[in-house]
Amino acid sequence: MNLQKKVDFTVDWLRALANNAGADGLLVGVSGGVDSALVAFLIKKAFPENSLGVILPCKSNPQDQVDAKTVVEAADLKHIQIDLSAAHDEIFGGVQQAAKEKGDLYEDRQRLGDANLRARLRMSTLYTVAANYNYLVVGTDNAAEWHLGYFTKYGDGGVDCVPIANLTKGEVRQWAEWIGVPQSIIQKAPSAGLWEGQTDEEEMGTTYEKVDLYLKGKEIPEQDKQIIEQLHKRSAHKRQMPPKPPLFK
Ligand SMILES: Nc1ncnc2c1ncn2[C@@H]1O[C@H](COP(=O)(O)OP(=O)(O)OC[C@H]2O[C@@H]([n+]3cccc(C(=O)O)c3)[C@H](O)[C@@H]2O)[C@@H](O)[C@H]1O
Ligand SMILES: Nc1ncnc2c1ncn2[C@@H]1O[C@H](COP(=O)(O)OP(=O)(O)OP(=O)(O)O)[C@@H](O)[C@H]1O
Ligand SMILES: [Mg+2]
Repeated sequence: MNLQKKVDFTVDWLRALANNAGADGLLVGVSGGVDSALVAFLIKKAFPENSLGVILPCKSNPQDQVDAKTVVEAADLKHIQIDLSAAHDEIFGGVQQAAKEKGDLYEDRQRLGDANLRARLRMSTLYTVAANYNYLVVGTDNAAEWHLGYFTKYGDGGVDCVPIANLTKGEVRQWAEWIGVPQSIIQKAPSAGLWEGQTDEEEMGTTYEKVDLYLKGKEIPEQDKQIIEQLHKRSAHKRQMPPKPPLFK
Protein backbone atom coordinates (compact mmCIF):
# COMPACT_ATOMS: atom_id res chain seq x y z
CA MET A 1 0.00 0.00 0.00
CA ASN A 2 1.45 3.43 -0.84
CA LEU A 3 1.66 6.25 1.68
CA GLN A 4 -1.35 8.12 0.30
CA LYS A 5 -3.52 5.02 0.78
CA LYS A 6 -2.17 4.37 4.28
CA VAL A 7 -2.92 7.95 5.32
CA ASP A 8 -6.41 7.79 3.78
CA PHE A 9 -7.05 4.49 5.56
CA THR A 10 -6.00 5.98 8.91
CA VAL A 11 -8.12 9.10 8.38
CA ASP A 12 -11.16 6.96 7.47
CA TRP A 13 -10.51 4.80 10.53
CA LEU A 14 -10.45 7.87 12.78
CA ARG A 15 -13.64 9.26 11.26
CA ALA A 16 -15.48 5.94 11.64
CA LEU A 17 -14.31 5.60 15.24
CA ALA A 18 -15.70 9.01 16.16
CA ASN A 19 -18.94 8.46 14.23
CA ASN A 20 -19.52 5.07 15.87
CA ALA A 21 -18.90 6.64 19.26
CA GLY A 22 -21.49 9.36 18.58
CA ALA A 23 -18.74 11.97 18.88
CA ASP A 24 -18.81 15.17 16.82
CA GLY A 25 -15.07 15.30 16.17
CA LEU A 26 -11.53 14.79 17.47
CA LEU A 27 -8.91 16.64 19.49
CA VAL A 28 -5.24 16.19 20.29
CA GLY A 29 -2.74 17.75 22.69
CA VAL A 30 -0.21 19.58 20.53
CA SER A 31 3.27 19.75 22.10
CA GLY A 32 5.41 21.01 19.24
CA GLY A 33 6.85 17.51 18.72
CA VAL A 34 6.49 15.44 15.56
CA ASP A 35 4.14 12.75 16.91
CA SER A 36 1.37 15.17 17.90
CA ALA A 37 2.08 17.21 14.75
CA LEU A 38 1.29 14.20 12.56
CA VAL A 39 -1.86 13.46 14.57
CA ALA A 40 -2.91 17.12 14.28
CA PHE A 41 -2.79 16.86 10.49
CA LEU A 42 -4.65 13.51 10.53
CA ILE A 43 -7.55 14.75 12.67
CA LYS A 44 -7.86 17.87 10.53
CA LYS A 45 -8.24 15.60 7.49
CA ALA A 46 -10.79 13.40 9.30
CA PHE A 47 -12.90 16.33 10.54
CA PRO A 48 -11.99 19.58 8.74
CA GLU A 49 -14.66 21.53 10.66
CA ASN A 50 -14.65 19.56 13.92
CA SER A 51 -11.08 19.08 15.07
CA LEU A 52 -9.09 20.87 17.72
CA GLY A 53 -5.47 21.22 18.86
CA VAL A 54 -4.99 21.84 22.56
CA ILE A 55 -1.74 23.47 23.71
CA LEU A 56 -1.05 22.80 27.37
CA PRO A 57 2.12 24.39 28.72
CA CYS A 58 3.02 23.22 32.22
CA LYS A 59 6.18 25.03 33.32
CA SER A 60 7.36 24.11 29.82
CA ASN A 61 10.17 25.42 27.67
CA PRO A 62 8.69 28.51 25.88
CA GLN A 63 10.10 27.24 22.57
CA ASP A 64 7.64 24.31 22.76
CA GLN A 65 4.71 26.74 22.63
CA VAL A 66 6.23 28.48 19.62
CA ASP A 67 6.62 25.08 17.93
CA ALA A 68 3.09 24.02 18.88
CA LYS A 69 1.73 27.21 17.28
CA THR A 70 3.77 26.49 14.16
CA VAL A 71 2.09 23.07 14.00
CA VAL A 72 -1.52 24.22 14.39
CA GLU A 73 -0.96 27.01 11.86
CA ALA A 74 0.62 24.63 9.34
CA ALA A 75 -2.24 22.15 9.82
CA ASP A 76 -4.81 24.99 9.72
CA LEU A 77 -6.17 23.43 12.89
CA LYS A 78 -8.39 25.39 15.29
CA HIS A 79 -6.67 25.54 18.68
CA ILE A 80 -6.97 26.60 22.29
CA GLN A 81 -4.29 27.03 24.95
CA ILE A 82 -4.56 26.44 28.69
CA ASP A 83 -1.62 26.93 31.06
CA LEU A 84 -1.43 24.17 33.66
CA SER A 85 1.49 25.55 35.67
CA ALA A 86 -0.59 26.92 38.56
CA ALA A 87 -2.64 23.70 38.80
CA HIS A 88 0.59 21.71 38.89
CA ASP A 89 2.04 23.93 41.62
CA GLU A 90 -1.11 23.51 43.68
CA ILE A 91 -1.21 19.71 43.46
CA PHE A 92 2.49 18.88 43.46
CA GLY A 93 3.26 21.48 46.13
CA GLY A 94 0.36 20.17 48.22
CA VAL A 95 1.58 16.56 47.99
CA GLN A 96 5.14 17.56 48.87
CA GLN A 97 3.99 19.64 51.82
CA ALA A 98 1.71 16.89 53.18
CA ALA A 99 4.39 14.20 52.82
CA LYS A 100 7.02 16.47 54.39
CA GLU A 101 4.83 17.06 57.43
CA LYS A 102 4.78 13.27 57.95
CA GLY A 103 8.55 13.01 57.42
CA ASP A 104 7.79 10.92 54.32
CA LEU A 105 9.21 13.03 51.46
CA TYR A 106 11.48 10.86 49.25
CA GLU A 107 13.72 13.29 47.36
CA ASP A 108 14.85 10.80 44.71
CA ARG A 109 11.25 10.14 43.61
CA GLN A 110 10.23 13.75 43.10
CA ARG A 111 11.30 14.23 39.48
CA LEU A 112 9.21 11.38 38.11
CA GLY A 113 6.23 12.29 40.30
CA ASP A 114 6.44 15.88 39.05
CA ALA A 115 6.82 14.78 35.41
CA ASN A 116 4.00 12.25 35.42
CA LEU A 117 1.64 14.75 37.09
CA ARG A 118 2.21 17.07 34.12
CA ALA A 119 1.15 14.30 31.74
CA ARG A 120 -1.86 13.41 33.89
CA LEU A 121 -2.98 17.04 34.22
CA ARG A 122 -2.86 17.21 30.42
CA MET A 123 -4.99 14.06 30.19
CA SER A 124 -7.60 15.47 32.62
CA THR A 125 -7.67 18.76 30.74
CA LEU A 126 -8.03 17.08 27.34
CA TYR A 127 -11.04 15.08 28.61
CA THR A 128 -12.59 18.25 30.07
CA VAL A 129 -12.20 20.00 26.72
CA ALA A 130 -13.50 16.87 24.94
CA ALA A 131 -16.62 16.88 27.12
CA ASN A 132 -17.36 20.46 26.07
CA TYR A 133 -17.03 19.76 22.34
CA ASN A 134 -18.27 16.13 22.36
CA TYR A 135 -14.97 15.07 20.76
CA LEU A 136 -12.79 12.00 21.29
CA VAL A 137 -9.25 12.36 22.68
CA VAL A 138 -6.68 11.12 20.18
CA GLY A 139 -3.37 9.69 21.41
CA THR A 140 0.05 10.15 19.85
CA ASP A 141 2.02 7.06 20.88
CA ASN A 142 4.14 5.58 18.11
CA ALA A 143 5.17 1.91 17.88
CA ALA A 144 8.45 2.42 19.72
CA GLU A 145 6.84 4.27 22.65
CA TRP A 146 4.03 1.74 22.81
CA HIS A 147 6.38 -1.24 22.78
CA LEU A 148 8.69 0.24 25.44
CA GLY A 149 5.89 1.67 27.59
CA TYR A 150 7.56 5.05 27.16
CA PHE A 151 4.51 7.05 28.23
CA THR A 152 2.79 7.96 31.48
CA LYS A 153 0.13 5.46 32.49
CA TYR A 154 -3.21 7.32 32.39
CA GLY A 155 -1.29 10.43 31.35
CA ASP A 156 -0.40 10.69 27.67
CA GLY A 157 -1.34 6.98 27.63
CA GLY A 158 -4.91 7.86 28.74
CA VAL A 159 -6.64 8.40 25.41
CA ASP A 160 -9.54 7.09 23.31
CA CYS A 161 -7.48 5.78 20.38
CA VAL A 162 -3.87 5.50 19.20
CA PRO A 163 -3.89 5.96 15.41
CA ILE A 164 -0.09 6.00 14.91
CA ALA A 165 0.77 3.19 17.34
CA ASN A 166 1.79 0.90 14.47
CA LEU A 167 4.26 3.41 13.01
CA THR A 168 7.94 3.33 13.92
CA LYS A 169 9.51 6.72 14.70
CA GLY A 170 11.09 6.65 11.23
CA GLU A 171 7.66 6.10 9.67
CA VAL A 172 6.20 8.92 11.78
CA ARG A 173 8.82 11.25 10.30
CA GLN A 174 8.15 9.91 6.80
CA TRP A 175 4.36 10.44 7.14
CA ALA A 176 4.95 13.86 8.72
CA GLU A 177 7.08 14.90 5.77
CA TRP A 178 4.50 13.67 3.28
CA ILE A 179 1.55 15.32 5.03
CA GLY A 180 3.23 18.74 5.35
CA VAL A 181 4.58 19.02 8.90
CA PRO A 182 7.25 21.77 8.89
CA GLN A 183 10.88 20.56 8.73
CA SER A 184 11.80 22.36 11.96
CA ILE A 185 9.34 20.11 13.81
CA ILE A 186 10.39 16.91 12.05
CA GLN A 187 14.04 17.51 12.85
CA LYS A 188 13.61 18.30 16.57
CA ALA A 189 15.13 15.81 19.02
CA PRO A 190 12.22 13.80 20.50
CA SER A 191 11.51 14.95 24.05
CA ALA A 192 8.72 14.42 26.55
CA GLY A 193 9.53 17.96 27.72
CA LEU A 194 8.85 16.90 31.29
CA TRP A 195 12.03 18.41 32.67
CA GLU A 196 14.73 20.74 31.43
CA GLY A 197 16.94 19.08 28.81
CA GLN A 198 15.05 15.74 28.80
CA THR A 199 15.44 13.69 25.61
CA ASP A 200 13.70 10.39 24.93
CA GLU A 201 16.83 8.60 23.75
CA GLU A 202 18.93 9.56 26.76
CA GLU A 203 16.21 8.41 29.15
CA MET A 204 15.43 5.19 27.26
CA GLY A 205 19.09 4.24 27.07
CA THR A 206 18.79 3.32 23.39
CA THR A 207 17.92 5.09 20.14
CA TYR A 208 14.72 5.20 18.08
CA GLU A 209 16.78 3.95 15.14
CA LYS A 210 17.65 0.79 17.05
CA VAL A 211 14.13 0.32 18.42
CA ASP A 212 12.73 0.73 14.89
CA LEU A 213 15.17 -1.89 13.55
CA TYR A 214 14.28 -4.24 16.42
CA LEU A 215 10.54 -3.81 15.71
CA LYS A 216 11.18 -4.69 12.07
CA GLY A 217 12.91 -7.92 13.16
CA LYS A 218 16.41 -6.71 12.22
CA GLU A 219 19.61 -7.40 14.17
CA ILE A 220 20.75 -4.78 16.69
CA PRO A 221 23.53 -4.84 19.33
CA GLU A 222 22.83 -7.22 22.23
CA GLN A 223 22.96 -4.43 24.81
CA ASP A 224 20.19 -2.45 23.06
CA LYS A 225 18.15 -5.61 22.62
CA GLN A 226 18.32 -6.28 26.34
CA ILE A 227 17.25 -2.73 27.21
CA ILE A 228 14.30 -2.94 24.82
CA GLU A 229 13.17 -6.33 26.08
CA GLN A 230 13.45 -5.27 29.71
CA LEU A 231 11.50 -2.03 29.14
CA HIS A 232 8.84 -3.97 27.22
CA LYS A 233 8.44 -6.54 29.98
CA ARG A 234 8.38 -3.99 32.79
CA SER A 235 5.69 -1.93 31.06
CA ALA A 236 3.30 -4.80 30.20
CA HIS A 237 0.83 -3.47 32.80
CA LYS A 238 0.47 -0.22 30.83
CA ARG A 239 -0.88 -2.04 27.77
CA GLN A 240 -3.55 -3.93 29.71
CA MET A 241 -6.69 -3.12 31.67
CA PRO A 242 -6.13 -3.05 35.48
CA PRO A 243 -6.00 -6.63 36.84
CA LYS A 244 -8.81 -7.91 39.06
CA PRO A 245 -8.76 -11.06 41.19
CA PRO A 246 -10.41 -14.23 39.81
CA LEU A 247 -14.07 -14.80 40.68
CA PHE A 248 -14.75 -16.64 43.95
CA LYS A 249 -15.76 -20.28 43.42
N1 LIG B 1 3.40 -4.62 37.45
C1 LIG B 1 2.56 -3.58 37.64
N2 LIG B 1 1.22 -3.80 37.65
C2 LIG B 1 0.37 -2.75 37.81
N3 LIG B 1 0.77 -1.46 37.95
C3 LIG B 1 2.08 -1.22 37.97
C4 LIG B 1 3.04 -2.25 37.80
N4 LIG B 1 4.27 -1.71 37.84
C5 LIG B 1 4.12 -0.39 38.02
N5 LIG B 1 2.79 -0.08 38.10
C6 LIG B 1 2.18 1.28 38.27
O1 LIG B 1 2.66 2.09 37.19
C7 LIG B 1 3.33 3.23 37.70
C8 LIG B 1 4.55 3.52 36.77
O2 LIG B 1 4.11 3.94 35.50
P1 LIG B 1 4.09 5.48 35.15
O3 LIG B 1 3.30 6.22 36.16
O4 LIG B 1 3.68 5.60 33.73
O5 LIG B 1 5.60 5.94 35.38
P2 LIG B 1 6.98 5.53 34.71
O6 LIG B 1 6.83 4.44 33.71
O7 LIG B 1 7.93 5.32 35.81
O8 LIG B 1 7.36 6.88 34.03
C9 LIG B 1 6.82 7.31 32.80
C10 LIG B 1 7.89 7.31 31.75
O9 LIG B 1 7.34 7.71 30.52
C11 LIG B 1 8.06 8.82 30.04
N6 LIG B 1 7.13 9.69 29.34
C12 LIG B 1 6.03 10.17 30.00
C13 LIG B 1 5.16 11.02 29.35
C14 LIG B 1 5.42 11.37 28.03
C15 LIG B 1 6.53 10.83 27.41
C16 LIG B 1 6.85 11.26 26.03
O10 LIG B 1 7.56 10.58 25.30
O11 LIG B 1 6.35 12.35 25.70
C17 LIG B 1 7.38 10.00 28.07
C18 LIG B 1 8.63 9.51 31.25
O12 LIG B 1 9.71 10.36 30.92
C19 LIG B 1 9.02 8.30 32.07
O13 LIG B 1 10.20 7.73 31.65
C20 LIG B 1 3.74 2.86 39.12
O14 LIG B 1 3.84 4.02 39.90
C21 LIG B 1 2.62 1.98 39.55
O15 LIG B 1 1.52 2.75 40.00
N1 LIG C 1 2.75 21.23 26.01
C1 LIG C 1 1.90 20.31 25.58
N2 LIG C 1 0.68 20.69 25.14
C2 LIG C 1 -0.22 19.79 24.71
N3 LIG C 1 0.02 18.47 24.65
C3 LIG C 1 1.22 18.03 25.07
C4 LIG C 1 2.23 18.92 25.55
N4 LIG C 1 3.31 18.18 25.89
C5 LIG C 1 2.99 16.90 25.63
N5 LIG C 1 1.75 16.81 25.13
C6 LIG C 1 1.05 15.58 24.68
O1 LIG C 1 1.77 14.44 25.12
C7 LIG C 1 2.16 13.66 23.99
C8 LIG C 1 3.39 12.85 24.28
O2 LIG C 1 4.53 13.59 24.04
P1 LIG C 1 5.69 13.05 23.08
O3 LIG C 1 6.89 13.87 23.42
O4 LIG C 1 5.78 11.57 23.12
O5 LIG C 1 5.17 13.40 21.61
P2 LIG C 1 5.56 14.63 20.69
O6 LIG C 1 6.05 15.75 21.54
O7 LIG C 1 4.36 14.89 19.86
O8 LIG C 1 6.73 14.07 19.77
P3 LIG C 1 8.28 13.78 20.20
O9 LIG C 1 8.23 12.40 20.86
O10 LIG C 1 9.00 13.76 18.92
O11 LIG C 1 8.71 14.84 21.16
C9 LIG C 1 2.26 14.69 22.88
O12 LIG C 1 2.24 14.07 21.62
C10 LIG C 1 1.03 15.55 23.15
O13 LIG C 1 -0.17 14.95 22.70
MG1 LIG D 1 7.66 15.66 22.73
